Amino acid sequence: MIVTGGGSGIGRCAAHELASLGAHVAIVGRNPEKLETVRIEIEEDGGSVSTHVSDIRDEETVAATIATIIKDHGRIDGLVNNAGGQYRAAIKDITTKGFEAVVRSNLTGGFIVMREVYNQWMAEHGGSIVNMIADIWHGWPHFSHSAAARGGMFTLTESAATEFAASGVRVNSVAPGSIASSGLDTYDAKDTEFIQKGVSPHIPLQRFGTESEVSSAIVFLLSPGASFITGSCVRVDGGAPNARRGWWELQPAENNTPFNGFHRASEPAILAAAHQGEQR
Ligand SMILES: CCCCCCC/C=C/C(=O)SCCNC(=O)CCNC(=O)[C@H](O)C(C)(C)COP(=O)(O)OP(=O)(O)OC[C@H]1O[C@@H](n2cnc3c(N)ncnc32)[C@H](O)[C@@H]1OP(=O)(O)O
Ligand SMILES: NC(=O)C1=CN([C@@H]2O[C@H](COP(=O)(O)OP(=O)(O)OC[C@H]3O[C@@H](n4cnc5c(N)ncnc54)[C@H](OP(=O)(O)O)[C@@H]3O)[C@@H](O)[C@H]2O)C=CC1
Repeated sequence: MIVTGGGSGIGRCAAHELASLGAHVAIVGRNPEKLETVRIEIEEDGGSVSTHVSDIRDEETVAATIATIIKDHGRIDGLVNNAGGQYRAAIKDITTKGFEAVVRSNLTGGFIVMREVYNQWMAEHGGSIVNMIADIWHGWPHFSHSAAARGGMFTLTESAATEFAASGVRVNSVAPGSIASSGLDTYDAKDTEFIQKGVSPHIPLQRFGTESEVSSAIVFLLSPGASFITGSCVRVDGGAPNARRGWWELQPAENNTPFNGFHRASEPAILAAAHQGEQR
């Protein structure tokens, strides 16, 4: 199994889960220290893991990385195309260079990895691919570059699912909403505080998700349990896109208390547990 972005957050959690199920996990990322930390964790837990330093946007390195994984481990049964990210900015302030950096991180890079895995292995042997996108439905103001890229990845997934079907390759996407992952450390505290304060009206399940809730969707889609699912998208978002205007005001008053319940995102224990990868 290959997990890009396996050195932190959702990718790290998925790598742990796949290794605990007996897979050899090849984790890919730019930062060797992050990958090394996860390698030690997985090996301490008795799992099998290898680390591969590669920027998913660098075609040559990606091709060489996939070739190395096949040479060293003999096969690639699954790809978690998870690496990515973005920064917060209004459209008026996004430079062309910045726009392209985000599109290359969240669309072109994932395309390169998927194509190389398919051409070098899965076209002949079959497999399963999961592409990470985001809650981009109806747009994503202040993250428009990422929304554009993820929308592309959503339809790339649908196209690949049909093109690759005859080779026995399933391709699906997972769309996380607000997840209390290490990725949120990338943003200013004032920004995440803002979205945590808005969590109740915007997320029907009234909390952030956890890394393990996203990785369980990933692992399901990779598994034989999903053998008739291809070209689909699993949303892991607490119902956020369905929270249309007015729904919150229609809640019974006793449910309409901001930040009620243990699982609220502002609960430090939830963020701390998510950061440590509570599936471990
Ligand atoms: C407000 C709360 C938000 C909650 C969101 C919740 C949902 C989503 C969560 C997540 O996705 S969590 C994952 C978060 N993790 C990451 O974002 C990590 C990966 N991100 C990156 O590596 C960068 O953001 C990147 C831009 C995608 C790629 O970085 P790279 O190192 O390749 O490019 P740079 O050389 O740094 O930059 C190129 C170019 O991009 C512009 N730019 C980059 N960062 C910023 C910034 N913070 N602000 C404004 N502009 C930025 C800029 O034009 C850069 O060019 P130069 O100016 O440096 O020449
Ligand atoms: N957390 C959330 O709420 C949401 C997350 N997502 C997406 O889910 C995925 C995982 O995010 P999450 O775990 O939260 O955040 P993290 O920032 O912890 O994970 C992102 C990972 O991607 C790797 N990465 C980023 N760019 C590249 C690149 N060009 N080449 C190789 N590796 C790269 C990073 O590793 P390194 O630094 O070593 O390069 C890092 O390990 C991302 O695509 C993210 O955007 C989507 C929606 C919501």
